[in-house]
Amino acid sequence: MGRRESVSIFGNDYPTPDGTGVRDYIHVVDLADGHIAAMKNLSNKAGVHIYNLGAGFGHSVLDVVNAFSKACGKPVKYHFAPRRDGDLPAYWADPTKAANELNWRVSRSLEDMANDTWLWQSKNPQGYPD
Ligand SMILES: O=c1ccn([C@@H]2O[C@H](COP(=O)(O)OP(=O)(O)O[C@H]3O[C@H](CO)[C@H](O)[C@H](O)[C@H]3O)[C@@H](O)[C@H]2O)c(=O)[nH]1
Repeated sequence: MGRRESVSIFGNDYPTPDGTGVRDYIHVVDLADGHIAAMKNLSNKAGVHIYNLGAGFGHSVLDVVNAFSKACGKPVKYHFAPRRDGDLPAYWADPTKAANELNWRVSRSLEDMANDTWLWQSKNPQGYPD
């Protein structure tokens, strides 16, 4: 954070509400909880079981930039850059099976993700030491 002059947003002419790409973002603690729920549920079930862990809806790149601006208390500078080769306009997970079989669903918002990331980053500006 603070190392780049500006964030490149890859594409602002997608067929999405604000023109930027939409993705399903998940808080790392929700993701960890999903793994724990799977391990508890599957400990006595044979076979391979596959679950999507996601919110089931997306946020745009601008939503993410705005959430981080709010979290850090100042505007995150951005500029629009060309679309990245191979990027799709929008996609998100279908976590229905995880909800039905693991009784798991996300409970943390994009705002929580930005706040917690900013808190961690503020405490560890250079990341963890090797
Ligand atoms: O500097 C950046 C980085 C990302 N984005 C945008 O942010 C969104 C998320 O980008 P990511 O690269 O984090 O994730 P993607 O879902 O686009 O792609 C990732 O997940 C895919 C599968 O879901 C593939 O594995 C792919 O190789 C991997 O990069 C996209 O709209 C992307 O265009 C920007 O605008 N600027």
